[in-house]
Amino acid sequence: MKISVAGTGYVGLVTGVCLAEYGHTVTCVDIDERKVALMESGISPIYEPRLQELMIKNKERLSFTTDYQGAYKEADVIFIGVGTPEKQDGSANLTHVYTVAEQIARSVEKDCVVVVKSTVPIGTNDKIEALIHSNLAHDVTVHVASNPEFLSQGSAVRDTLGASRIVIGVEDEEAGQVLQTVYKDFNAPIVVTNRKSAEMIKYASNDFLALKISFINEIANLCEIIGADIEDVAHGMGFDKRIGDQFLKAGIGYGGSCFPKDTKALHWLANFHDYELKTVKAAIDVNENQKLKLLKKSRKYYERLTGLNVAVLGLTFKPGTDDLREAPTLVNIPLMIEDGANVRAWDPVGIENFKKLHPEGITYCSSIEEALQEAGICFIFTEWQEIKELELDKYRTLMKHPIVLDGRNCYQLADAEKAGIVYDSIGRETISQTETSFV
Ligand SMILES: NC(=O)C1=CN([C@@H]2O[C@H](COP(=O)(O)OP(=O)(O)OC[C@H]3O[C@@H](n4cnc5c(N)ncnc54)[C@H](O)[C@@H]3O)[C@@H](O)[C@H]2O)C=CC1
Ligand SMILES: O=C(O)[C@H]1O[C@H](OP(=O)(O)OP(=O)(O)OC[C@H]2O[C@@H](n3ccc(=O)[nH]c3=O)[C@H](O)[C@@H]2O)[C@H](O)[C@@H](O)[C@@H]1O
Repeated sequence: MKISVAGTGYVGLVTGVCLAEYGHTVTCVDIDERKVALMESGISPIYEPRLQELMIKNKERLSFTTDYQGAYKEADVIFIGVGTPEKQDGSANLTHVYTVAEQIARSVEKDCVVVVKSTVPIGTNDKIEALIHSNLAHDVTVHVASNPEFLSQGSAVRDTLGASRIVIGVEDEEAGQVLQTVYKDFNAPIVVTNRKSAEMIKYASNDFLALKISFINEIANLCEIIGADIEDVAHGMGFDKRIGDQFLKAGIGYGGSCFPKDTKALHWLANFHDYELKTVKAAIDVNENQKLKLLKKSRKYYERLTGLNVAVLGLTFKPGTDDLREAPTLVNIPLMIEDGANVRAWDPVGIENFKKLHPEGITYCSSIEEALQEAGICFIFTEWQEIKELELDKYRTLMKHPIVLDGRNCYQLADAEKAGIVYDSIGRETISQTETSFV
């Protein structure tokens, strides 16, 4: 099939490359000329395992362009995978999606199916359809289908090639059949429903996962107060298949490009319809507080961070990605700097992106050891494998005061105790050595 994909971000590019892997001819469209030039030369503009390898492997079936007219005019199927960021009031900004819809309407010269992969509020597919129909330049039939995406960053290719499910929201059988053909070689359960239900499946899935994280974070906070251990608690809970053992990892809150915005967008939409989604609101509120948990903990050891070398390990919102969107570090590091700290940061892939936001005022380090040098305290924000594999003795030998605040529970308490460090993590007992206050 001849497929075009609008947007070459995490969703658009991965979708395009994986569709090519399954034999489709795919044209990827973006407005960003720099990105298109990179992709044309075989380089992926984003870091995702296997993405570049598959781009090169399928280069005969893949092309990249900024010429949307050329890409859309004779396509059988056009995927929309552009961003739907958060507006100031929490609602979804649909500008890019509507722009693409108009561009499609002006360009298509044959019947086609427009597939909305971007996460859009319930009812948006109807609006996209109306917008396309009222702007069509040629006498053609355009169907609109919802096909939300469930991939996670860091495992985007694996999640797409081995999808947990493919959700198809359609209002007519024809569009449904076209999408079944597109996905015929994907080995995944297919859920066919109407467009609004498909749109809701996406928000309900993300918001449920966000709620699960906020729930376990609250239980972790209570564990700290009453002396229980969240790792054991989550382990014990996870055996119950009705609960499941995933997304019970307590930490400094969820970040990323989707949970924060998708919780707020659904809450906003419910409010708009005079309904308060209380559970989703609770997930949002708990997450806002949780983000600052390590900074609050640091007050146990130092009244102020003024003049102190502060090691920050991990900048991205999770391991396996160079994406910083809504990463807890974006809130925490500026507060540390405001407090007078000398921040020394390490991340295996996130430094270049962080530098774009904070070119000055932070010492970027090329190794964990360099970041720890003479530090009075260390904050762990991302559970990178390199951090998990670090010999704990290094905290004691390299830091001025070996105080480690771990927002991702990277280590066993017994190992921290053995290494002779102060180790304060989430939802667990604090390992204090004799010297615990350096005020
Ligand atoms: N990032 C993720 O892990 C997931 C994202 N989603 C949803 O997918 C959508 C896209 O997200 P990302 O891929 O993260 O976005 P992104 O921000 O990484 O990429 C969007 C791309 O669209 C391009 N673009 C903007 N206007 C355009 C136009 N008129 N024509 C062609 N390209 C245009 C931008 O230049 C950019 O390269 C969002 O709705 C998001 O909520 C859904 C599941 C997973
Ligand atoms: O709509 C989206 O964009 C995507 O959002 C998430 O994917 P992603 O944001 O890439 O990453 P996750 O692995 O879900 O992690 C999100 C955040 O939650 C945090 N998290 C995750 C799991 C957990 O147990 N605890 C926890 O704190 C992570 O550290 C991270 O900050 C969902 O997992 C995907 O299914 C969805 O498609």
